Amino acid sequence: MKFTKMHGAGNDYVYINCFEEKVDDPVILSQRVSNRNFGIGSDGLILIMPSDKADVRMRMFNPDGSEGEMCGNGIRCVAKYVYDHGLVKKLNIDVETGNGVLALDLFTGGSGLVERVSVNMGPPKLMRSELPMTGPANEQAIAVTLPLAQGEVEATCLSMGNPHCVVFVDDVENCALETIGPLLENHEYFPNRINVEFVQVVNRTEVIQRTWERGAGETLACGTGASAVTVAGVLTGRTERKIINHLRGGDLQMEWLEEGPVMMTGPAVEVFSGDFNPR
Ligand SMILES: N[C@H](CCC[C@H](N)C(=O)O)C(=O)O
Repeated sequence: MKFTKMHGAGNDYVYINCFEEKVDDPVILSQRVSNRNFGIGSDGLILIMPSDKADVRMRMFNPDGSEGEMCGNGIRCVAKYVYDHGLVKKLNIDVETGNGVLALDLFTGGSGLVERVSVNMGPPKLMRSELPMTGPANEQAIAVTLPLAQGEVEATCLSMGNPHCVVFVDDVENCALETIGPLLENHEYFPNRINVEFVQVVNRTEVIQRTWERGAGETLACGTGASAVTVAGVLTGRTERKIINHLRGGDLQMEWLEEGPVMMTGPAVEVFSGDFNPR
């Protein structure tokens, strides 16, 4: 099976071109390819597929085999792949995701290949039922106190198609990501589990984010997470609508438009392609 390894801000996935390859069991395949010792090594698997609603469709799977509804760093790489490999011949494209059809603008560099991509990530979903999160279905969870075994955590929880829990901290390098991350990910507050972002505010237009991803553990970046952080920063009065988010693997330019959607702009990089035995 042919594959291509790509990353966006260091958030790396194995991409399969399903216009040419047939994937029978993406759950098992993701577990196998993602393994950094026994597989190719990645934060998961992304299938690039034909769509009857958009130019192309994507599905993303975590290293534990679970499926995520959306992937912000992944969708930029899907855009780069379909343009650079001639599957789509225009610089404004639509991609079908588990969060509906999203619109993207592609920017090429001197080589004619795509280097940066802007994505309309859609509006955040703020009701607890939309995450889902326990508690009153039609209430938001902005700066709520969540009692945990280790003590209380203040968090803002929302969905960007997939669920996110944003925790602001004073010192993101030394925060308890490795203990609080998995505790929140698997807490009964969140029946479908959750992605967790730990965020230090540098100033009103700059933040530093670390990410604990559902089904993956710590990753170098998360685009849906950066979108959730942008919304949480505004809703808790910490940041402006337009910010730079410094993630471990690079920067994302973010803006929550007054009209509702979150815009994300960032890099997309192809690393290598190869053949892999799927059995
Ligand atoms: N890294 C991805 C999100 C993956 C989310 C996945 N871990 C989930 O289960 O929702 C991003 O750039 O948006």
